[in-house]
Parts: sequence; C-alpha cells; structure tokens
Amino acid sequence: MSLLSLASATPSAVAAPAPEPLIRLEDVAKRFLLPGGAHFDAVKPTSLEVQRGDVFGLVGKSGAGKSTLLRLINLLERPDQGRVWVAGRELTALSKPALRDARQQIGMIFQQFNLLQNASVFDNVAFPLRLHKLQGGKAAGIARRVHECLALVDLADKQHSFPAQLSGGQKQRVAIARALASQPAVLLCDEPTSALDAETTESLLATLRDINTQLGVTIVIVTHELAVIDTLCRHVAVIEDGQIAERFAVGDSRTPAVTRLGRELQQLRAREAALARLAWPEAALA
Ligand SMILES: Nc1ncnc2c1ncn2[C@@H]1O[C@H](COP(=O)(O)OP(=O)(O)OP(=O)(O)O)[C@@H](O)[C@H]1O
Repeated sequence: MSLLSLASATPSAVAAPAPEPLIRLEDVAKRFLLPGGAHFDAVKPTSLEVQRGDVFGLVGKSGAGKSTLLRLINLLERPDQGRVWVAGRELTALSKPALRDARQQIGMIFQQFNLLQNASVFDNVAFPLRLHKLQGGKAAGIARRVHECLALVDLADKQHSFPAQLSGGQKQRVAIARALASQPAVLLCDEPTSALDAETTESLLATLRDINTQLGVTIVIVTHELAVIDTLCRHVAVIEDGQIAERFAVGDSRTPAVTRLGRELQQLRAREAALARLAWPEAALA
C-alpha cells in the first residue's frame, strides 16, 4: 500500500497509533540505605506514563515518596530496578555523556530555588547555556536566549540583580528561566510554591500554566497542596507509602476517588463548581 493510499484510508481501516508518552517509568523502585545498615523503600515498584503537553501532579503526605519519584524521572536518583524513558530515549540505558545530553530535554525547579548566590540573574540563566555550549557557545546567542527567558518570566529588568536582592517569587522565576534556557520538553517542579505566600503562589502558577499552554512544555509537579493541583494540573497521581495509590483526571468525578486526598481534591473541585454556579446570575446582571 502506498503512503498516499494510507493517508486516504478511512479512519476505521487504519487505527491511529496511540501517542507515545513523553515520560515513561516502567517498574521503577528506589531503596535508601539508612545509618546502621537498615533499608527504606522510598519508591516501591511503580509504573507511570505522562503524555506530551500534560500538567501532571504528584500529591501525597510528607514522606510518601513524591520527590524521590520525581527525581527518578531525570535520574537525579538512579532507580535500583526498572527503566525510564523521556522524549523517546531510555535514560537508564545511556552512558554518562549521553545522559548529560538527554537531560537538556528536562528542566527542574526546587522548593529552595537552588540559585548560584554569587552570580547575577543573567549569569544564573546563562549557566546551563555556557556549560553545555548551547547557542553555538557564542556570547551573543547566549545573551539573546537569556533575555528571552527572563522576558518569559517577567524579570527582564532584574538581569543585573543578585539572588539576595530578590523576593522568593522572583528567585523562583529566575529558577524557571534557567530551567527553560535549554528549551526542554519537560519541566519537573519539586514543591515550587511551598516557600511562597498565597498571592505569589497564584502568580507563579499562572506563569507555569502559560509555559505549558504557550510553549507546550509538559509539567510534572510535586506538591502537598491540593489547591495547587486543582489550579494547575490536568492529571494527578496520589502517592502513598512509596506507590501510586490512584490516578485520575482533575475535575473528572465520574469515578469517585478511593484515597482520602483524592476525595478531598474531588470535593474541592465540586465546591468550586457550586460556587461558580451561584456567582453566575450576579455576573450575568452586571
Ligand atoms: N537520600 C536519602 N536517604 C535515606 N532516606 C531518604 C533519602 N531521601 C529520601 N529518603 C526517605 O524516603 C522517604 C520519601 O522521601 P521523599 O522526599 O521522596 O518524600 P516526599 O513525599 O517528597 O516528602 P516531603 O513532602 O516531606 O518532601 C522519606 O521517608 C525520606 O526520609
């Protein structure tokens, strides 16, 4: 059959291939060695897929294993078993230099920002570009990309500032700009709003939403705040005791959640929907 006849075939004749997930964890597990020789299973054998373009939340109680699971995605923690794919490459099969290269597809931000304290905002964002000789390793290209990234997070006027001169929200925006500098396909966020007040959290979540919708960057976010999941995420997995207890689409209440956190999230969404219905007539009159 020619390519042309394939293209004109009826949909029922040729089933569309299922989209390849951007992230695939297959049966990964992580055990830590504790002082005294005991072991702790932070992530028990777990599989997870995240589709390209999704905003995926990992929620759970403190110590449930959320951050460890997130860090298995870019091999900041290497799994003791199982395999990890991101953007079509099996990270667990790569050599060190190939892994360094593949990680440019994966940006990451942290609760405590992790900025270089003695470097300006400009130099913080330029750091990964210089390290990996991106933009041809040329100063002009690097400067152009730094300015683009700072504009994305509304910090164009802070390029000469140092981290100590910035608010928490501004520091996290610098971290986002740095994470986006290498044009990653995915942004991993480890409790990015936990150190921020409510108003700053709201504006940071709006920035993350824009990064997802306008740049198409897939986001995986760890949080213990249900409101963050409710505001930002399309899918969520509830982590309990090192495993995924359940996963569902945020806002889909057709199947009642089985975990306490899952039920609370569904109730939060239902309350908001009810409030929105109450507010509607007033808005219509205005
Ligand atoms: N390097 C390590 N060595 C030993 N134990 C660890 C290590 N890292 C994490 N753990 C343990 O693994 C468990 C899961 O940790 P993790 O940070 O993944 O949980 P979490 O759900 O993200 O918690 P939190 O919300 O408090 O950050 C915890 O009991 C933690 O103490």
